[in-house]
Amino acid sequence: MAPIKVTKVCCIGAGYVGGPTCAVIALKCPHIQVTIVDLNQARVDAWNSPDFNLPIYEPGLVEVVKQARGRNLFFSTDVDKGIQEADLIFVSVNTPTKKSGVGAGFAADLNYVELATRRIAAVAHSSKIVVEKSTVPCRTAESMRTILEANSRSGCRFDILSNPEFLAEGTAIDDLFSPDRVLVGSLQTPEGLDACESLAEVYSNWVPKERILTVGLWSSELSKLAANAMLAQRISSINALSAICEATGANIDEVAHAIGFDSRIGPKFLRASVGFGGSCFQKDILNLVYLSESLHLPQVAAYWRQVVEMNEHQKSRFSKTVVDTLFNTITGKHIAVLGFAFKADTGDTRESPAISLVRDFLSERAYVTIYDPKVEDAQIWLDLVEACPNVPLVNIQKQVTIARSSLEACKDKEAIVIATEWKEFREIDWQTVYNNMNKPAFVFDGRMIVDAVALQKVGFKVKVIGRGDRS
Ligand SMILES: NC(=O)c1ccc[n+]([C@@H]2O[C@H](COP(=O)([O-])OP(=O)(O)OC[C@H]3O[C@@H](n4cnc5c(N)ncnc54)[C@H](O)[C@@H]3O)[C@@H](O)[C@H]2O)c1
Ligand SMILES: O=c1ccn([C@@H]2O[C@H](COP(=O)(O)OP(=O)(O)O[C@H]3O[C@H](CO)[C@@H](O)[C@H](O)[C@H]3O)[C@@H](O)[C@H]2O)c(=O)[nH]1
Repeated sequence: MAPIKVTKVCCIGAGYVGGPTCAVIALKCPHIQVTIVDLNQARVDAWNSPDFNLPIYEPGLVEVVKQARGRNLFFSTDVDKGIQEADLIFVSVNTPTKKSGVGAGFAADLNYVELATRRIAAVAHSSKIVVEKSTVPCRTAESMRTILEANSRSGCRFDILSNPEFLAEGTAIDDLFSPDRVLVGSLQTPEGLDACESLAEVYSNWVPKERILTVGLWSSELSKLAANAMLAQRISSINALSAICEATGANIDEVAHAIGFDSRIGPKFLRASVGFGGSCFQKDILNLVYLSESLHLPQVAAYWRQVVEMNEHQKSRFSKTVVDTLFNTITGKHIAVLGFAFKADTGDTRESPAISLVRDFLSERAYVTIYDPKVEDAQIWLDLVEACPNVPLVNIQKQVTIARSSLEACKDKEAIVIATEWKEFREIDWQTVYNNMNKPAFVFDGRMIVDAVALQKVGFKVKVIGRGDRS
């Protein structure tokens, strides 16, 4: 057997990963037909919308979809047809943390992966390369192979590859255009290596060969969890140091700069913050914790768990700073929260630290006004209802309002909390904001974006993460 030349790709899951990843494959490989399928009709309709009102906001994505959609890129809810026509299928469905049952709160919920796999087995009538794109625990590919082999028609063979995605939201298109690396894991059998070569050939249309790494299946699966755990560990490390800075007068920016100059450490991912968010870091570390516990490695599990615990501590430490500074009570006070997305340049709020902050402020009976340039109002309400399970939406809406600009959000408030590092927050007219606020006026910067000295000159009382009153 020789490696097959891929001509038709199907991607199951039109989300933050499946959508951008396969749109870029379509753009870079005009000779390949790419169909992205999803069960969610509204999502598929948005991908197909005539005015390109796509279901996710990602810089550069609309331009990619405009070039490829209708040419060799299609979005559909016809999952079975997508599967049947393809010779290579990406499984890019969600793998959230389990909410109930064995491993609840830690293990990945593999139900969506299993359902997608079973669907492939049920409807495929020709051989397929099935690619795990979702982030999954080590050895998930084995379960997929067992399901496919037990249910498939005779004459169909399935080769399973692991091809984890490393894009970050907000920079997804740049990351996909020039990835640090593409990782493909396969069984080290002749068939597995052939399948690996077929997928590597797709990427080689735009990714330099030396950046396409081929490894064993289990190493590939584990590398994804490991990469996220180590990235998040850097943030928890710098955030732990930010607490020491605040207590001593050291400045976390200067500390990060100094340590990042060591070429063994490097400067990236050392920005102290109110805490990391996003759909991946916490979920994937908890998944690693669960894997470690299942393998009877309790010390290893405890080590990684601490990265998440430090993140929780950072978020609650920041809320406490706000309460302490506002004279130990925020009851009845008015706070503007600037930013609700988990990072800039995305409308995604999954695990956003802003949600925890607003929840904490509401439990202290403060009034909160939120402004975010990209997050939809409906998403904010959904997130707050989920974060405050015992409070009906009508009551939340008595305490929370949503503003259309920073200026509007900050008017008549006692304090401003910066929760997301949107570029427009760096360009705020602080004098006008100050003139319209109640005094004393406070700014709490959870993203290190303001010029504290300039704001103090305007009249603000300023607290920046990682900088104490003595720095
Ligand atoms: N979001 C990121 O930045 C990112 C980056 C790298 C890896 N990942 C991983 O990629 C995977 C997908 O993440 P996401 O953020 O794109 O999730 P998402 O929730 O945005 O998208 C998943 C989509 O899959 C669809 N789906 C679920 N089951 C299906 C089925 N059986 N048939 C058809 N469609 C189905 C859902 O309707 C949903 O639209 C996860 O495992 C995640 O950990 C995410
Ligand atoms: O120095 C830093 C860097 C990031 N963050 C925060 O960390 C979170 C995650 O940021 P980032 O990693 O840039 O975005 P994600 O989209 O969550 O991407 C991560 O998670 C993806 C999903 O697995 C992986 O594919 C990416 O490689 C990995 O960076 C955000 O809240 C950031 O504000 C910091 O606080 N300080």
